[in-house]
Amino acid sequence: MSQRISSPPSNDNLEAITTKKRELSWKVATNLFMSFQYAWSGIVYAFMTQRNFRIHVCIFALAISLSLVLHLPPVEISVIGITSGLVLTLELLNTALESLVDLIVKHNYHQLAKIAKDCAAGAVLVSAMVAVLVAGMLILPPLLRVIFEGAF
Ligand SMILES: Nc1ncnc2c1ncn2[C@@H]1O[C@H](COP(=O)(O)OP(=O)(O)OP(=O)(O)O)[C@@H](O)[C@H]1O
Repeated sequence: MSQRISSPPSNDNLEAITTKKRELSWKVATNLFMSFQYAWSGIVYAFMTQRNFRIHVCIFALAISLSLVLHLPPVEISVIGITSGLVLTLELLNTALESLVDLIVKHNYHQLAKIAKDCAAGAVLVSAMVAVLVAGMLILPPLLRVIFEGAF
């Protein structure tokens, strides 16, 4: 199979791409408030369209609520927050990558599109397994104590 390799961008092109003005962007957030607005609309989009994101948000809320109710030490709550938050973050990146791939290949099948989407989904899966492991290790023992011994 022959490989076509494109030439590197000229210095002029590079400047246009990397300049702070970001000339290739259709719109650039001009202030912090607008940046938050766009970020929030991304989160809302993922929540409305991605079933997995909604499931992860519910599990995140449940894990943090249980940690607080069971009076886990702040460090343990933080660890649960970091690991579960990472799942949500990767789910958002997965959604972004899916959109980019769809934008580029549209309805066409492409092996590289498959690899990109499968690896991004794999990253979410790995982080979710780690989060479940960590939350299980930290939440289950005190939860079982409360259920079986009634000890808070
Ligand atoms: N253009 C494409 N070319 C090749 N394979 C594709 C293409 N689009 C999707 N696929 C395959 O279909 C699978 C499902 O696609 P989808 O866009 O739903 O991504 P996903 O990451 O599985 O979605 P979600 O995270 O929402 O479950 C991908 O993981 C990939 O294997």
